[in-house]
Amino acid sequence: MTSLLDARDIAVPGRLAPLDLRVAVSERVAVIGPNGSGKTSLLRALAGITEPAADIAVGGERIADASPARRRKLLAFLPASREVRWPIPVRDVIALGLDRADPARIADLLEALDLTALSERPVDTLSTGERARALLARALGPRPRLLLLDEPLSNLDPAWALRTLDLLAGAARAGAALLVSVHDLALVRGFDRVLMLAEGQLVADGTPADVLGSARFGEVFGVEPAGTGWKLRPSEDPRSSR
Ligand SMILES: Nc1ncnc2c1ncn2[C@@H]1O[C@H](COP(=O)(O)OP(=O)(O)OP(=O)(O)O)[C@@H](O)[C@H]1O
Repeated sequence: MTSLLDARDIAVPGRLAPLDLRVAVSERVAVIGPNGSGKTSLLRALAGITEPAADIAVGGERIADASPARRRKLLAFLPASREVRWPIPVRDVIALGLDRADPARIADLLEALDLTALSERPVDTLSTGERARALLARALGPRPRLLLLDEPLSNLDPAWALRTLDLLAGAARAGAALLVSVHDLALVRGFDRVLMLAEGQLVADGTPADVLGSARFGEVFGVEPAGTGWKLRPSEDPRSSR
């Protein structure tokens, strides 16, 4: 496999046990796990936010040695928080992600995320889902080689969640690798590979079918398949003890 991301000994003391991770060119990886299992900690550690950048290389370039401008070409991190305090127009939020003025790229991103009509609106006046799309446009803008996206599908209506998966697939086809934390397990099948975290440990790494079909999955999440969705396992269901 041609690795795009090669990370060794990624750890956040007390939150994420040390792990090594390789992700291939064009690979779409979903990161799943219950609340507090370490998904954000993993993504932030890979982005070099929480901890001093460990041994992380993207496309063979060590992140710790890259200039800020070069880092923007190598990776982008989208935080789970949609909070933006400044009243900056949507167009300028997207422009801030780019190295240089590029009106054509901004127009393409506005169109892809159906934000053209909102482009002059201050971003803090958008709905949460609209703001999520504006922040995703900003992350995609510089066409980074690695996209670290924390819950990019949360706050989106079903159609926008699927459209966003299509946009991400397009970025992957163009050569990006993706690590994406996902809570909606129905959307996990749109990824090539799933990492499952539990209590700060990587406990499964495989295809969506393998991970979601495993006995470990039921233990970690406390749910089991029911029809097209999930139900609480009897041991997790407070009604079962009544
Ligand atoms: N700044 C912090 N200081 C101390 N502990 C923290 C901090 N941030 C996160 N933690 C703890 O680290 C653990 C992992 O948190 P993390 O945010 O990585 O989980 P997560 O899987 O992204 O959760 P969620 O699904 O709720 O977003 C949790 O127990 C959390 O309480």
